[in-house]
Amino acid sequence: MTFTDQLRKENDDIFQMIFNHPFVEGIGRGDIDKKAIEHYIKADFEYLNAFMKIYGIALAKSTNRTDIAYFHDKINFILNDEIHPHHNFCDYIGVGYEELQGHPLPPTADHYIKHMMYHAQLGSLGEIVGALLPCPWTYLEIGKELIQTYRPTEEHPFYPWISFYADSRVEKTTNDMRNLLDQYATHISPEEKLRIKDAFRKSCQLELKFWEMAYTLEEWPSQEKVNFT
Ligand SMILES: Cc1ncc(C[n+]2csc(CCO)c2C)c(N)n1
Repeated sequence: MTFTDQLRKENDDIFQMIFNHPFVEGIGRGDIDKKAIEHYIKADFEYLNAFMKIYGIALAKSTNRTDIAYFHDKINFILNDEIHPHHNFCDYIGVGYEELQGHPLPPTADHYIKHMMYHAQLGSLGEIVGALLPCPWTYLEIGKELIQTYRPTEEHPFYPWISFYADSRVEKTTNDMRNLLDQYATHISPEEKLRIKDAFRKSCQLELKFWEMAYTLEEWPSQEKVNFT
């Protein structure tokens, strides 16, 4: 069993919770509360900006041209391709993409970005990749699960979203990242492996919480919004 096979197996509980989350099931059924989609896009636009910056840090820590080219290519993919699923959601709710950009991050998205940034700034290349890998991996499996369960056709409102993530390009991103990490893990200490496992699991948990954040319209507490009595 490879190192990333082991990571996937140890985190199957969280993967299953993601597949069963009501927001994710709503994508499959083709009905999600419009406010929840709006909340998701606002946070995800900023999440993708942070993700590109972390790819940039990973690029800076790369030791060969194959890895440099990989991270360069992935920044391009987010800039030019990841906007398509966002547009699908924006069209569904009838709101312009520009209106959903530049908003402050709710607590979970803020936590997720800072978690990745922590490993990017203080960790090894392996730790960064461990923190980044659940992002393409959970979305790839969500896409595949939704295709299998709901068999969406082109009339499905989220057909572009689902087919984008079930596609071979996201599969390739996931597999390339897995190969990089598996290769890396052949020559590291048990302590570093534990740090990578911790980064990976927390990112899986934060992926789950990101769906929950959108579904519950999570906000920071403030005097006006919270009544504890
Ligand atoms: C919270 C959150 N997690 C994952 C993705 C999906 N995603 C973001 S970047 C990327 C490609 C990696 O190169 C993928 C698959 C998302 N949009 N939002």
